[in-house]
Amino acid sequence: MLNVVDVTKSYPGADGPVAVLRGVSLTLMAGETLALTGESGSGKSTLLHLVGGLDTADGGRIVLEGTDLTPLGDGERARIRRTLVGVVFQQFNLIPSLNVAANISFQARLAGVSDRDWNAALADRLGLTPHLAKYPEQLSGGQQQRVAIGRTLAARPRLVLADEPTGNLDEKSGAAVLALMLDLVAETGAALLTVTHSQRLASRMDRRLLLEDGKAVAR
Ligand SMILES: Nc1ncnc2c1ncn2[C@@H]1O[C@H](COP(=O)(O)OP(=O)(O)OP(=O)(O)O)[C@@H](O)[C@H]1O
Repeated sequence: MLNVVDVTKSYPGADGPVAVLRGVSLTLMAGETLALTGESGSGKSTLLHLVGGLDTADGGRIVLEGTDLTPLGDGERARIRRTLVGVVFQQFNLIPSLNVAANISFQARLAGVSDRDWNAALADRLGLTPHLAKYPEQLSGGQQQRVAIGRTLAARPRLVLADEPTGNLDEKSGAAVLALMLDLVAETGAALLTVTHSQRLASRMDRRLLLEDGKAVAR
């Protein structure tokens, strides 16, 4: 469902462009889970942003469900992102003026696929039913992250991209949130590409890739 072929990306530096990705290739099958590890600054978030269509590669191809993202303009990439890809970041990025129920349904409504029963089932599975009328600031970090996961899965994305999804949580709630996310991703048949520093999280994925010297190496 995802094919990343020889992707390169540089950022401008004081002494000219700095190459962050120097020919990264990876594939992800439908329903497969993959952990992306690597030192700080190795380009993990950069790669996730390219796959999510939030930024453009300098070279190579990123093919998502048969569509090559690389030649597309911002509008087309945004449309694909809305309909195929869901993103869970370390910062929860909830909308402060919307309650939990409205935050959960927000992206699905944008994508035109909002389903009340599915939203309710997700809220239930994520332990959020008693909190649906609350606002993000009234929730704990773990609860906010569960809302962020619910919001992403409500739109039934084919690919979930997660960047340190439990990085802001303590070990115990992080593990619980992660277990829930993995269960729900598996149930929806979505593929998951997650950036993590945690070996424990990485060990729960089908495959692991290490970003090193601008390339992806299987682990
Ligand atoms: N918009 C940008 N402009 C310039 N340089 C950038 C930009 N975004 C990232 N970089 C640089 O590219 C490199 C890779 O950054 P990236 O955030 O992808 O790394 P990472 O592996 O996700 O790191 P971390 O684990 O610390 O989050 C870093 O050296 C960073 O400073």
